[in-house]
Amino acid sequence: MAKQYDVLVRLLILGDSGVGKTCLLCKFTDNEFNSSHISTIGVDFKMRTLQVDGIKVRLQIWDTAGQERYQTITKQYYRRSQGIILVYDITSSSSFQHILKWASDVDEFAPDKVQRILVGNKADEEQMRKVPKEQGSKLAKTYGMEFFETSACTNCNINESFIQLTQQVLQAHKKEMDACLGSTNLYLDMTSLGGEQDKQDSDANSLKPCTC
Ligand SMILES: Nc1nc2c(ncn2[C@@H]2O[C@H](COP(=O)(O)OP(=O)(O)OP(=O)(O)O)[C@@H](O)[C@H]2O)c(=O)[nH]1
Repeated sequence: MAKQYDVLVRLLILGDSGVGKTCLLCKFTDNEFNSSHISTIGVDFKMRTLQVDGIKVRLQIWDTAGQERYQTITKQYYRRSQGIILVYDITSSSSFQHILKWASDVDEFAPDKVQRILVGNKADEEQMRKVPKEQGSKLAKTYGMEFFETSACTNCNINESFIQLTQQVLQAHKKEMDACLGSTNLYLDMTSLGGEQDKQDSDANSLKPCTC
């Protein structure tokens, strides 16, 4: 039977409450956008399998609650992530300022090898913009991160952001991957390299076209 995937990669989405983390994830996995804000309680995850650089990657993407009261729970998920998306809302200066705090939490709780990208979401709300694109770009440069402005509403740069982060993770774990993919038929579970494996799973989705 054909393998369902070659590697399993775990990503995490962080940022203030209301910046659009759940919407980014739902757009990426299900091509859906919800205009109402239903705050995530603790953490939740979705899966999507896609081909990146010739490798079939199963992404397990964890969506975290931005609300302060869940921070103790969400921080427990940093340790087993290979890639993190730091999200702010371009219409909210405070969500942008708080990126410094999210990034410092990542430094403290995530593995050294973790890959990060910075995302300024709600790019469709140009008339409400509070954070200039250059400011986002500058901050990303300071941290050595790739930067995207996205819109979960118009599907702008959603696939691009997730694929960029996945490519970075694959690159960072190239050695382990080459060793595993070259010699056996086993799946490479990168998430198990740093801890226990998850018991839950869900159906993979096929790659949907970007309409940006
Ligand atoms: N215009 C616009 N609105 C968006 C976009 N993404 C999310 N929203 C809206 O922003 C609100 C919050 O989105 P969520 O995805 O629930 O935010 P969250 O970051 O997951 O929030 P918490 O779960 O509380 O941490 C909702 O009303 C969404 O419809 C976007 O790209 N453009």
